Amino acid sequence: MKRNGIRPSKKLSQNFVVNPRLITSILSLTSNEDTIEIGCGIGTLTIFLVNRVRSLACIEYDERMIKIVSNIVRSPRFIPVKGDALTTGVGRPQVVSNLPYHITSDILIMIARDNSISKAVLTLQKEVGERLVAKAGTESYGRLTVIAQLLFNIRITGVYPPSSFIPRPKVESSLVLLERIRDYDKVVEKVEHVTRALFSQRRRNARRVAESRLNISTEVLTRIIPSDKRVFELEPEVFLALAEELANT
Ligand SMILES: C[S@@+](CC[C@H](N)C(=O)[O-])C[C@H]1O[C@@H](n2cnc3c(N)ncnc32)[C@H](O)[C@@H]1O
Repeated sequence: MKRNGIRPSKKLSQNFVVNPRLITSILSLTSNEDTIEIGCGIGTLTIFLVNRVRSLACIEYDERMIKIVSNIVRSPRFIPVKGDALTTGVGRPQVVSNLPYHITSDILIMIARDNSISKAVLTLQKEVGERLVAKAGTESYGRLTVIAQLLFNIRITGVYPPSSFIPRPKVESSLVLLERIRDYDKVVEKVEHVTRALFSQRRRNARRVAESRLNISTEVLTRIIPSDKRVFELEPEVFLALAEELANT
């Protein structure tokens, strides 16, 4: 960074990985696939990742980083792309990223909706990792949990301190492995609608919220939703059943 006269941008969540244990763990979770790295930064992960996967494209928003990485990573299997990961599109089976934390949720939704992605190896805020694997009925359980757990097998493989990055982020980080078990389709699109409608009142009785917010008959809601459950106590499969009902009518 000094050699290139670069100060990391807070706005772009530029915290660069320097913990060899984290880098080694990320590499051990990746497969030999065509891969996208979201935000390669100064390339501290990229230089190792490129030797591990079949080919590596990197989408990086900051032109300065693209220049640095292009000088460091000299491999015919490496394609640096200047762009916004949220709009560029991935089209590759594996995503690897120490995520830019200001857009974690948006990137997770983008990954969920893109069926060409079968596996993602991501470092993200510890608290977001907890939301991804949360059990129904807990504080961390919410919309993101339901959608993620319907689409992916999810495993948190480790928690890492702020000192794993330069400069240090304010929070601890989790390394998470997502493996797709279901395609995003019309029904899952309806799950997004159902969770948005119900989680707006997460502590209220689920059946009553559903009666007022969803266009589904009381008879069907009575069959699908247990009478005594509040919204945040419903298992992901209940949201899926409601979505199937909406998709089929
Ligand atoms: C947490 S840093 C990780 C950098 C590098 N992969 C590492 O592990 O050291 C996140 C990177 O994502 C980039 N970035 C931020 N927003 C982005 C976006 N919308 N699309 C692509 N890259 C982005 C930042 O410029 C930064 O280089």
